[in-house]
Amino acid sequence: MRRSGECTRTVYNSLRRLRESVIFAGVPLRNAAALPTRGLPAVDSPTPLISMLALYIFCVVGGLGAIRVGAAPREGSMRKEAEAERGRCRRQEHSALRYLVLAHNAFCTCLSFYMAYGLLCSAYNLRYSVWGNAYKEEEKSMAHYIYVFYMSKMVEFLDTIIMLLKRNVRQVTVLHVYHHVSVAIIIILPRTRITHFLGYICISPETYISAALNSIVHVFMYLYYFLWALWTDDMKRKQRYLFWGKYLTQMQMLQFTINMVQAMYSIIFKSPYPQFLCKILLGYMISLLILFYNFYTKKYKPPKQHHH
Ligand SMILES: CC(C)(COP(=O)(O)OP(=O)(O)OC[C@H]1O[C@@H](n2cnc3c(N)ncnc32)[C@H](O)[C@@H]1OP(=O)(O)O)[C@@H](O)C(=O)NCCC(=O)NCCSC(=O)CC(=O)O
Repeated sequence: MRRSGECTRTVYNSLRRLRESVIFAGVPLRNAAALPTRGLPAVDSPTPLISMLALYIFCVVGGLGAIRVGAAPREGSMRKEAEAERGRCRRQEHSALRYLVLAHNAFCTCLSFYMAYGLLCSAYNLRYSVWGNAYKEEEKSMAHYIYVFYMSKMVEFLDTIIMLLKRNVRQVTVLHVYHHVSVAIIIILPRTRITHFLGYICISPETYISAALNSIVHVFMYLYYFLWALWTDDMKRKQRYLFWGKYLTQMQMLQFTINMVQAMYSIIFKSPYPQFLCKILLGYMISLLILFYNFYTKKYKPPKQHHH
């Protein structure tokens, strides 16, 4: 008993020493208590984020299971009846769901614009350059937008719920679920109490650029989804005006590449940003690039002609 107590104390003390010895991005830790995101909901405690993630995963697994059970083949007349019933339900659901999809996409387009504009304006006012910035005490407005950005990732969980309600199982891919879960974790990680304790604190100078980039991409992405839902039965219009879906995917890949270069820059030039977070970011961006490249080649490359 005594030994384990001593061991805990030793670990605790070395963590404290580590904590006291580090200064990241120019913010001495004694100032951490005064950081702008301190005390905000879902920042000081990891419980809300973990609960949301658990609820999200529960909905995804449950939703996929329910669709599978609903699609199970039945016999003879039972099957015909079930199919007719399903058809009726689908038509009724269709219009209500369409309004939800339109509202969600319109909201996310506006929110993304608000964040992109706010982040870029704050960066301009603070005279932050693209990277390698030191934290400035007066970055309150920037912290506000980063916080909104983090909360917006929870709103984006609705994307998957929409896919499930539409029974679009083809869209609920590993890429999609992995992206939604991991992004929420990666964005909050440098800002939670856990990382505060170790000395990793709210450091917006290094985050704002990827948040702004992502918000810009999302303005177009949600606009695309919005228009798609608006013209849901008009194939001609979709083909004529939404041909740029392909460029949107390219834009997403460019975004991940820029983030990857930023992480490499931070590692090579030993930026004051916590090195282990840079390494996580680098690996993460590589994984997203691979998954999106795979998605891109499957979706846009024409199938190979077979010559006999
Ligand atoms: C062009 C893309 C934006 C989307 O490609 P998709 O193949 O998913 O979509 P699609 O061309 O079939 O789009 C039309 C279908 O999406 C449905 N749809 C409408 N609104 C939606 C919403 N908010 N979320 C998810 N799906 C939605 C429509 O009803 C329609 O279904 P129907 O066909 O039934 O009418 C692509 O670049 C992409 O992101 N692919 C990855 C898949 C993904 O999960 N993306 C979103 C998160 S990734 C992300 O956000 C990356 C980032 O950070 O930048």
